[in-house]
Amino acid sequence: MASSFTVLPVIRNSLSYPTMVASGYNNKEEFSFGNKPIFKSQRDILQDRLAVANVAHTLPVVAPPLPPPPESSGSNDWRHHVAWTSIPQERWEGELVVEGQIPRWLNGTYLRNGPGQWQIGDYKFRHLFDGYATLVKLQFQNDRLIAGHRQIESEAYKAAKKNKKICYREFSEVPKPANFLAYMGELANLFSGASLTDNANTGVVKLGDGRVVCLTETQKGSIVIDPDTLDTLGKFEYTDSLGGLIHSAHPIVTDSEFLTLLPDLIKPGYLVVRMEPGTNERKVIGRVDCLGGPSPGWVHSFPVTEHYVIVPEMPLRYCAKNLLKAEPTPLYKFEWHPESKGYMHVMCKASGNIVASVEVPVFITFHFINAYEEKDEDGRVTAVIADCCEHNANTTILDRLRLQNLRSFNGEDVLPDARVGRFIIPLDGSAHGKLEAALEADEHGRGMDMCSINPNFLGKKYRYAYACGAQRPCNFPNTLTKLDFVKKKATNWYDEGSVPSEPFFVARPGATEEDDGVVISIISEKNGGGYALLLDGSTFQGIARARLPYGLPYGLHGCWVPNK
Ligand SMILES: CC(=O)/C=C/C=C(C)/C=C/C1=C(C)CCCC1(C)C
Ligand SMILES: CC(/C=C/C=O)=C\C=C\C=O
Ligand SMILES: [Fe+2]
Repeated sequence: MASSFTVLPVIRNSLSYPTMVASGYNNKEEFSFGNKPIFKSQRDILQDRLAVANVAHTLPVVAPPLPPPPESSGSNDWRHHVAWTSIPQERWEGELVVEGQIPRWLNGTYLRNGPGQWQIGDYKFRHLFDGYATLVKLQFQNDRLIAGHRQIESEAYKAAKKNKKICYREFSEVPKPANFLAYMGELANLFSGASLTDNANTGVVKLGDGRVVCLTETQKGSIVIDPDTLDTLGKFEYTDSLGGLIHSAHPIVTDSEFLTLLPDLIKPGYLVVRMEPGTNERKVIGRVDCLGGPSPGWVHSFPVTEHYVIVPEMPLRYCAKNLLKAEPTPLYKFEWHPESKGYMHVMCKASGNIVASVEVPVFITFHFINAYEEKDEDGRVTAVIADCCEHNANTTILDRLRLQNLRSFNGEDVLPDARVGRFIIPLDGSAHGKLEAALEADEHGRGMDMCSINPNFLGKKYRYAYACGAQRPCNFPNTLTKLDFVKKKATNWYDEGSVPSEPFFVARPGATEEDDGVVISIISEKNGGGYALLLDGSTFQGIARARLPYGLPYGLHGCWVPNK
């Protein structure tokens, strides 16, 4: 099926660096936006900006020239795409020149977290997920845009910098014990959790009480940050006695609650827990016992409906043996057990009762998109629908995310196919559920991951999602894609050679249409540059973009912190 690709034209004489704003260039610049060229002098821009009252930051911090990537070893300098190259400095902040128009209602900060530093001294990480966390901000305020990035000061990052080597167990790497005694100590530390990383590099969430927390899959990697300065404020300590060492990297967070899953590796199952705003105490809603084995399936994320928490039991399962291994195994800390089958469990949020546990076709997903309750004419819930970015039950996607693979794109089409997997979970006591594609995967180039929805539609019947798809050939999702589940169509945005990060939807306050809002993404370009991009949530056309001083490494997940 044909897909429509919107290619943003190359910016001519682009307003490149924030420093230009400070020095007040007054030459006429022509720059194009969408299909229309726009003319504006930089002095005009500067004056517009300075006229705005209540400005948080006056002068931008000067950005350094683009340094060589730290991973390069001399000769063939710029071989890696900037998306897979470590951040060149620990922090930067400055004002960006905006082309186009930021909607006046967009007042707040977009925060994005991700693994941005893959080298410490001579030590080089091998997997995307290992990198030390780089937090990025885009502060939108009265037409102006202040950007910045900063490393999260986790214990793991601080220790690595001090000792010039990794000191904690990361996603795929384990510190090398000096001798046998150290190895035995290391094993004990693994069981107590002392040796696990707190490198909070996966996501960032705003709790109902206003605290902003960066997260990863280890519970100790929950770190409170200041959304303005990006300062690391300290550990988010869970004050309950639930124990366990790991949790889902993607809690469901709303103004009224924080829901997450705690996998139980000893007695295979999951605790479904809830935390109220203003507290650090999680309370158990209920427990799901696994139907397959030998251990729980990996739960990177999970969905909810208005009344239910959906617990996925994926046949890619945690593996205690692999946890103990020093060298990365093909599936890292996991093992593929198709014979153990895949299941979806539905738990009532109010009672903790399990209302359905069904076997489903085997699947691989990192990210659930949304879920909702399907009702009959009498309003009775007959089924739960749960959508995810599904990798056609093919585990090779984990290997594709090795840095060597990401960095060595040679034009070959090596990204494994993915689709929007739609689970249909009957609530009538049936033993089986279904898994099908919600739309033809060719609509989005058979690439699919890194999704967001209008948060007002969380757990409700919804029509639109935003995600990254593929324009092939590629080795990583390289389009921004709007999915329409009613028309079963995708609209794709593509900029040749660029790697866009997760399209993040922000709803317009007061909007009545589901797609009335903007989509924010940060683009890493093939020439080492990068820019922040705003697309209209409805038309999916560009409405504003702002060049960053240098391209940023790929980031994972973000959140929106509205201005008070
Ligand atoms: C970045 C991302 O998406 C995932 C990060 C996952 C991490 C850091 C997982 C870490 C783990 C350990 C350090 C040991 C226990 C298992 C596991 C949760 C995979
Ligand atoms: C980058 C990614 C998962 C990130 C987890 O937080 C998945 C990419 C999949 C590509 O198709
Ligand atoms: Fe994720």
